[in-house]
Amino acid sequence: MLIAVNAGNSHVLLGGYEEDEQLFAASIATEPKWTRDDYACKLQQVFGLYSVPVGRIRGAVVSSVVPSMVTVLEDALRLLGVTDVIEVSSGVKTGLNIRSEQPRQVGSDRVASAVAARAKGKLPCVVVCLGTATTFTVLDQSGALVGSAITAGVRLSLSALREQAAQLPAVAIEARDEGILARNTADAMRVGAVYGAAAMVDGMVGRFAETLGQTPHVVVTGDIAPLVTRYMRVPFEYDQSLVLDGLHLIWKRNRS
Ligand SMILES: Nc1ncnc2c1ncn2[C@@H]1O[C@H](COP(=O)(O)OP(=O)(O)OP(=O)(O)O)[C@@H](O)[C@H]1O
Ligand SMILES: CC(C)(CO)[C@@H](O)C(=O)NCCC(=O)O
Repeated sequence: MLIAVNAGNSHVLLGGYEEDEQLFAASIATEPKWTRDDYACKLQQVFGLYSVPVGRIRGAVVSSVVPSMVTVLEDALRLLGVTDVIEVSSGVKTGLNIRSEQPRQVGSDRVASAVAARAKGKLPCVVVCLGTATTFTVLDQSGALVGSAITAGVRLSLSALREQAAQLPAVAIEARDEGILARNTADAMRVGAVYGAAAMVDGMVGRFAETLGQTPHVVVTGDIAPLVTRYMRVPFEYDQSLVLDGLHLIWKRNRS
C-alpha cells in the first residue's frame, strides 16, 4: 500500500492506495508543536483504525505547506518502518508545466491537485480549493498551470472579523437555508461568508473564462466545499480526494 500524506495548515490528510484504488482516507489535526513520536503514535492509531498492517505499507509520498511538518511526518513514518518516503519538493517529477515566475513557490498541495485535475483530462480547468485559504489554480487547454489566486479561507475570514471588529461575535459556519436576507448579526456574517465565497467562485470562474477564451471545467475541493458549492451557480465537479489522488499520481510517476 502507498500512503499519501498532505499536511495543510489545518489538517493532515492521509490516504491509502492499492492498485489505483483509495482504500481509506483520514484527517487528523495539524499540530506544529507535535514531535515525531506524537505523530508516529497518531499514525499508528490511524492505520489501526483502518485495519492497515504497517508491514503492508511499501512507501509514502508527503506534501506539506507547513515547512516544519515535513521532517516530523517523514521521521514518524520512518519510525513506523516506512522507509521509502518521497517529499513533494523541487526535485520531484510531477509532469506539470508550471508557468510561474517562481515555480517553487507554488504550494505542493496546489501542485498535487493540479496534477490530479489534469489527469481527469477536462481542460482548461480551474481547481478551487476551499480550505484554510481559498485558492484558484488555472490550467490551460494544454494542462499547463498558467495562473493562481489566493485569498483568505471562509473560516479564516470569519475569525478575522471576530478578532478585528469589536461588535462581531464568533459564529460557526453553517448552511443558511433561510436564504440570503439575514436578519441578525450572526446570520449576516454567515451569509457574507458562505454566499460571498460562492459568489466569488462564480465571479472568478467567469473572469478566468474571459481570459482563457473558453469556459473552464471547475473542480472544487477543500473541507468547506460542500457548504459553499450549494450556493454556486457555475457548473462544477466536487472531488474531495483531489490532493490525495494527485499525490498518488506523483508517487507513480517517480517510482514506477
Ligand atoms: N476524509 C477525507 N478524505 C479525503 N479527502 C479529504 C478528507 N477530508 C478532507 N479532504 C480533502 O483534503 C483537502 C484539504 O482539506 P482541508 O481543506 O481540510 O485542509 P486545510 O488544512 O484547511 O488545507 P490548506 O491548509 O491547504 O488550505 C481537501 O481537498 C479536502 O477535500
Ligand atoms: C495557499 C496555501 C496556503 C493553500 O493551502 C498553500 O498552497 C501555500 O502555502 N502555498 C504557497 C504559495 C503558493 O501556492 O503560491
